[in-house]
Amino acid sequence: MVKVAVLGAAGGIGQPLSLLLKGNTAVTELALYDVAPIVVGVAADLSHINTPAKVTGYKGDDELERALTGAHIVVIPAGIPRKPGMTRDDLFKINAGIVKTLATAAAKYCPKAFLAIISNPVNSTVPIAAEVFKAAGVHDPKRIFGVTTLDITRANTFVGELKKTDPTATSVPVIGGHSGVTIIPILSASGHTFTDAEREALTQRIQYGGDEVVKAKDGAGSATLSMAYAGARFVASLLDASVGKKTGVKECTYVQSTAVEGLEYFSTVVELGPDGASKIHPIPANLDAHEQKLLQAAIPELKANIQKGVDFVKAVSS
Ligand SMILES: NC(=O)c1ccc[n+]([C@@H]2O[C@H](COP(=O)([O-])OP(=O)(O)OC[C@H]3O[C@@H](n4cnc5c(N)ncnc54)[C@H](O)[C@@H]3O)[C@@H](O)[C@H]2O)c1
Ligand SMILES: O=C(O)C[C@H](O)C(=O)O
Repeated sequence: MVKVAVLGAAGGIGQPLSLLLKGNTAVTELALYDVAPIVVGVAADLSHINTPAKVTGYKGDDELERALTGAHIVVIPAGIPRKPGMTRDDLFKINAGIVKTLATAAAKYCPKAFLAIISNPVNSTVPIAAEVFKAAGVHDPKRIFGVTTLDITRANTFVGELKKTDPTATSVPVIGGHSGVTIIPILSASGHTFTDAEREALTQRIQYGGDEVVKAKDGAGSATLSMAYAGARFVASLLDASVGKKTGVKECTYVQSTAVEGLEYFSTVVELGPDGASKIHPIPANLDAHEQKLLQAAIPELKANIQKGVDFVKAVSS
């Protein structure tokens, strides 16, 4: 049995992500959970698609245990999205508590599951989940992931557009975290060359791609469809490595890491295996001067974001 649970499945990301996961034939059970009762209808709707996954809907706290029990992967897109003028950190007040509650339940009902956290601010929500798992005595850093895949799909799209190459064959690693200056595209590893102006413009667009969508949606939310695509890609990679036993599966993802001294969490290329993160790659050795500067700018903000998440769990539990 390969059960994937989506927490926040009735939302803007949750619905299309669940649709894409229903199309993944490695999934045999898709458990859709939300506090919004419509999740039961979303599950009924998806259950008519003729793929192997059996879809079930769970609404509200009382049904969370059943949604999580036996899960192989728990994907978490629960939480509020940004409106124009907000930073991802502005979401902390509400989303920190949501992620803590859901991680507490996952630690209890499916402690061995892989956790793929989409809820923002990812830089802080991953440390929150990790602290919850530590407090419950079930922490395995190889199994907790912050989903930053959308930064990679954006980077590949924007570079492909500029260089007029196939975006599906473009591969730009994006390291660091998932907000503004903490997003560090490694354009020097893309196989293309750029003028200074191109490099500046691309970096800015990749770092603030989320804002582009928030502005265009004009108060009605942030990226949902592209995030669903990116989330489904990340889950597919986890399934390929853990269920399909494929080797060489790699994704950039925000995990507990020693890549940067003084930062407990960082995203670099991570090799995925049957037990989760099997090898965390270091920062690419040949960063150019521009990328070195981006890295230095990211460190203080990431450090503060991580500490904020850790402190939140400690304060609530003391
Ligand atoms: N990691 C990324 O790259 C990335 C990309 C886009 C959005 N996001 C983040 O994803 C989150 C969700 O965005 P969205 O557009 O889907 O928002 P949304 O408001 O459309 O959906 C959120 C869903 O979460 C549900 N929810 C709220 N509290 C819950 C709880 N305690 N348990 C279960 N479900 C709960 C809501 O009922 C709703 O259905 C936001 O925090 C957003 O910032 C992250
Ligand atoms: O920008 C946001 O708030 C949502 C998400 O993190 C994104 O990158 O699109």
